[in-house]
Parts: sequence; C-alpha cells; structure tokens
Amino acid sequence: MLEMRRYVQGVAAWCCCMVLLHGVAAWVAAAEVSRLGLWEAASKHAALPVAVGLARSSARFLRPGRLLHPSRTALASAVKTFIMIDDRFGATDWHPMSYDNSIAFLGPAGTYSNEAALRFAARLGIEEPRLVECTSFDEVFDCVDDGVTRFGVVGKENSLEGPVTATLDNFAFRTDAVILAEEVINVSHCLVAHPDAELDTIVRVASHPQGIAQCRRFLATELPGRTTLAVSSTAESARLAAADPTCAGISNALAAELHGAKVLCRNIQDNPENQTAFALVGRLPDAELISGDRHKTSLALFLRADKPGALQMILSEFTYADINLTMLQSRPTKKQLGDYMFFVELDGSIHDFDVQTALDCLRLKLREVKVLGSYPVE
Ligand SMILES: O=C(O)C(=O)C[C@]1(C(=O)O)C=C[C@@H](O)C=C1
Repeated sequence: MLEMRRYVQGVAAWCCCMVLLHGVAAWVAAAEVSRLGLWEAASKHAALPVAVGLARSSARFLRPGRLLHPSRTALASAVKTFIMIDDRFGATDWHPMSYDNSIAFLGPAGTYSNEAALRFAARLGIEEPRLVECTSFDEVFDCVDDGVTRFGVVGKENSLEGPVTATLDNFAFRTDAVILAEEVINVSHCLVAHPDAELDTIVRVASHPQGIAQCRRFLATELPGRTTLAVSSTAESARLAAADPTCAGISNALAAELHGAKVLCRNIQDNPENQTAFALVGRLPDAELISGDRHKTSLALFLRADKPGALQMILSEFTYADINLTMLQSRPTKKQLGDYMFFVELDGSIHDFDVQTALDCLRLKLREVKVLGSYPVE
C-alpha cells in the first residue's frame, strides 16, 4: 500500500515537472515576443525554437517513438507560420513557360549523358526529343534556367568517384531548377584511338576528368608515363582521338564509332561495377511528369553557424524520423575557409509524413533547407 502511494506521488511529481517545463517554455516564448514583437522574435529564432525544443524534449519523454510525430509536426507547423522559409515546393508564384520537348545534355553525340537523355525522353513519352548539345554541366543548367530548353541532363554521382561536385554546386548556389527523375547508366569505358594508332604510338590520353579518374589503374599499368588531358566529355575525347594518332581517348564504343575512332581496349575502368546516376532537371511545375513507386529526395542544408554537433543534430532528425540516407556530402560555402554546407539524399518522397516532419524540424534549426528535388528512381 505504502509502495502504491509512493508510486502515485512519484507520477504526480513527474506530471508537475512536465507542466512546469511547458509553462517555462511558454513563458520564455511570450516574454521574447512581447520584448521584440512577434515577427522579430520569430525571425531571430530566439524564443520559439527554445520553446519548441523544450516542449519537444518533454513531449519525447511523454510519448516516445513514432507516436510523437503528430505533436512534432503540429509544433513545427505552428512555428513555420512565423518563420520565413525557402520552401519552393510549396511556392505558388510560378509562371508556366511555353514548353517544347527539348533536352540539354553534355555533348557531343555519344556521351553517357546522351544515353541518359534518350532514356529520360522515353520515360517522359517524348518520341523525338530536341537534343541541345552543351560543353559543360554549367551550360546545361543555364539552358534550363534561361528557358532555352525545358529539360536538362546532368551527372549526379558516380559509383567509383562519388558525387559530381559541379552539379552539387549548381544546385546549392546557382540554379532554381529541380531534379525531376534519376537514371543510372552502366559506364563501360574503352580506350579509343585514330584508325592508324597502336598502344605504343599513344603519347597522351584525353577524356572527361571523371573518365580519366575511373581508369587510373589501367593508365598506370598499360600506358605509364603518358600525359593526360582533361576535355569536356568522353565523346569529345573520341573526336580528338579520331583526328590525332598520338592522342587516345576514353569513351564508350558508340562514341568511337560515331566520331571515326577505333577501339583499342574495352572495359578499362578500375572496377567493372562502374555506374553513374544522372539527374533530369527542369522547372518545378514539371515535378510530377515522371511517376514511380520509389522516391528519393535531395536537399542542400545551410547552417546558421558553425558549431560543435551541427552535423549530428541534422543526422538525428533523420534517425528520429526513421529515414534512410543514401548520400551525405559536405561542400564549402565559398564564403570563408572552414565554412561548409551539406548535401543529403534520402529514401522517400517530400509527400511522406516522416520526410515532412524531419524537414519541418530542420527548418527550425538551420538557416536554409533547399529541396533540390523529390523524384522517382528506377
Ligand atoms: O563525358 C560523358 O560522357 C559524360 O556524360 C559525363 C560523365 C560524368 O560526368 O561523370 C558521365 C559518365 C562517366 O562517369 C564519365 C563522364
């Protein structure tokens, strides 16, 4: 009986603590709002996140696990009302352009990007796409941003070399285009050369920097001492090789055939499992053009300040929402040495409840959460 009474007293004391904690949280928020005014308090992120943080941690204690999501979302949405956020996926001020079926890609004909562009065209149901050749991924983004083409194709990640940084930087700092779909291409490189060339007449090997990096071991063992030359694409290297017996290229067999080069060696990449994921980029109103069963979401996350535990805080929101991350990459903000932002790719759609919850919570803590796309994967 005595034990029972102690237990009841314990529970009552615990409840009082929780009520007190919520009271303090509300009081802090109210004091800050009355001191600064609602808008300033919210935009300074001073009182409200503190209140939310306290309320969340006590609520976490009250209702552990996934049961907590409704209260997390309610809190996050309540605060979201007062804080300016970059949520282009919720934006409404979008003006449709006059559309055609054009796709910008890294040329010339025969690149892996070309192959990806044709696959995307098939998924879009475009029978005869108008393919616009570009000399870099920057130019592909420019085509989409300036309305020169409706779609663009850019490399996103390679299984041997990792994320394509030129693409990430465009997404973080330059473009408003979004990822509409992803396509994975098997990359099987050949050493291609002038019809009269042999291995020992080659003095230079040209290719896209990714192509050269993916064949490092082959070049060191089969063509030691040869210089390498970075060119705009693998197919461009085939074109160069076809015109110069001393310069080989690294491309696929189709590019060699299209540009008049011959194949000297096949499958020269350092790992037979070489794949590159390409992104179809376009404007937001086209976000639902391609549908699928499985989705990925890509984000660029900008910190308010560099401080201990910042990355752990980001990761814990995903862990808490039970979301699997498929890519994590830090990149310099280009403002000062040591200042970094993060790219995250996760399993799930922006429309999933768990994903929305995690994003709402991150928006309270970060300077910017930029959604780069929520798209079907094959
Ligand atoms: O040069 C090409 O063929 C491209 O499409 C570019 C690219 C890349 O950006 O990674 C695509 C696939 C290979 O990984 C090598 C180069």
